[in-house]
Amino acid sequence: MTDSNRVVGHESVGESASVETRLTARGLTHGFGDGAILEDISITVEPGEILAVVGPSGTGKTTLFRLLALFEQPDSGTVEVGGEDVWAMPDEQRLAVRRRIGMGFQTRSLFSTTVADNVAYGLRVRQSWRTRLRDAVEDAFGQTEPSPTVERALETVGMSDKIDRDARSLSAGEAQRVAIARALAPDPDVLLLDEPTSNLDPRNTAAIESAMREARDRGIAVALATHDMQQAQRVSDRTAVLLDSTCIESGPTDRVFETPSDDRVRRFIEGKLVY
Ligand SMILES: Nc1ncnc2c1ncn2[C@@H]1O[C@H](COP(=O)(O)OP(=O)(O)OP(=O)(O)O)[C@@H](O)[C@H]1O
Repeated sequence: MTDSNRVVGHESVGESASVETRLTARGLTHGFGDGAILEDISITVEPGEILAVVGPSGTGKTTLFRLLALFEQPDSGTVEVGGEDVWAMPDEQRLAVRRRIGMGFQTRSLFSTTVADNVAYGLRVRQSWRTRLRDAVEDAFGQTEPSPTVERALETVGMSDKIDRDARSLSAGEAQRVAIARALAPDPDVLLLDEPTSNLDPRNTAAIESAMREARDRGIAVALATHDMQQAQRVSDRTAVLLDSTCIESGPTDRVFETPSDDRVRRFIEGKLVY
């Protein structure tokens, strides 16, 4: 994959590091005191694919995604980027890797400013202090125009027409789309989306699914946590099923849905396994 076929190009992203895009979790075990929430999970998110992680509510999808996003260190097992254990890296190197991972999590997380500023935020924190200082001065004199990168990220989620809106005035679906644009703007290698369409209407859901496909088609490694089996079937290339604290099945989505090898997966797909 070349930079030219990415969703958005690197724009003054002076401090970012180039890393191999494959993200691997190997033997991850993690808990919060009362036993393990996740046990011995191994999954890989490849560049140019959408991996759906499905499972009932409370099965540990968010916990897994927080580990993949490097928010927390696993109790045991490794998270690897480019074959390297990120928790064995020096802090600075891990931060550089962390900046190549875009995230959209369930909680509403936009800042009280315009849509454009929200999307530009991820770019700003990756800029050198010189560029940030220049932008701050230009901002103070009202000289800034939205960058093409911000415009293109908003285009990807179908929100170009709301670029000047106050983020506080957006609907939940629109806010979620802006949050995804913010994650896409710095041109990440990996995009992690945790239940990005829960409680959204079909129109917003379709816009977000389309943005996921576009990110995948530009070579980004996309992982999606969802309890919506139809969504996993619609958008993902591979599916991993989490149940009883571990990954009980993974493989090409068509295969997992049509001929699951684990009977619990078959019953879960058919809606007969109720947790
Ligand atoms: N910080 C924490 N401290 C204690 N327990 C936690 C913490 N975070 C998550 N848990 C517990 O871990 C389990 C898995 O939670 P998690 O949010 O990862 O599941 P999930 O599959 O994402 O659920 P949902 O689909 O409802 O979002 C739950 O029982 C939850 O209560």
